[in-house]
Amino acid sequence: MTAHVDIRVVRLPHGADLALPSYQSEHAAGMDLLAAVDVDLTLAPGKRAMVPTGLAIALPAGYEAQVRPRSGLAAKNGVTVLNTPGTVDADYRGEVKVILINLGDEPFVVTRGSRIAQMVIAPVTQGRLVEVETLDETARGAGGFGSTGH
Ligand SMILES: O=c1ccn([C@H]2C[C@H](O)[C@@H](COP(=O)(O)OP(=O)(O)OP(=O)(O)O)O2)c(=O)[nH]1
Ligand SMILES: [Mg+2]
Repeated sequence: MTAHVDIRVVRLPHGADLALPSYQSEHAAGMDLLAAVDVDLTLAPGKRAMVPTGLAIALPAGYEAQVRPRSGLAAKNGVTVLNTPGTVDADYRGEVKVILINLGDEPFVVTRGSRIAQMVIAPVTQGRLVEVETLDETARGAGGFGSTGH
């Protein structure tokens, strides 16, 4: 069973005519974000851009939104989200933006309304740091970074 949570959303003036993001299948984890660019944005190979979505959201406390790449754009065009997963905090009220980067060989054109990334809503647990003098011992200890072999 897929859980649902209400998220207040404002469509900003430059995105007023665009559809709201939506899930493309019944149990999809991410809703696709649309590019609210006024004119076509061409990303040359190796270049990045902060792409507007035309949306501001208010997540309920205890949730985050993750901005993730679309696998189709990555596989076909080498286009991904530079800071994936981007983190939208529950107390952020600015425009949701997508930092796209073109890691492909060809220029990539972002057109208005194209689906550039997906947004996954996830619960948040904040850690409380409890400072101590020493930590308990474990079999792994300080081993990491490949210490268990290939
Ligand atoms: O892909 C992203 C990542 C972040 N944000 C917005 C929402 C988030 O709440 C805010 C801050 O993001 P983050 O904490 O990752 O960036 P920062 O560089 O630490 O900025 P700040 O100092 O404002 O926290 O920017 C986006 O719109 N898209
Ligand atoms: Mg931050």
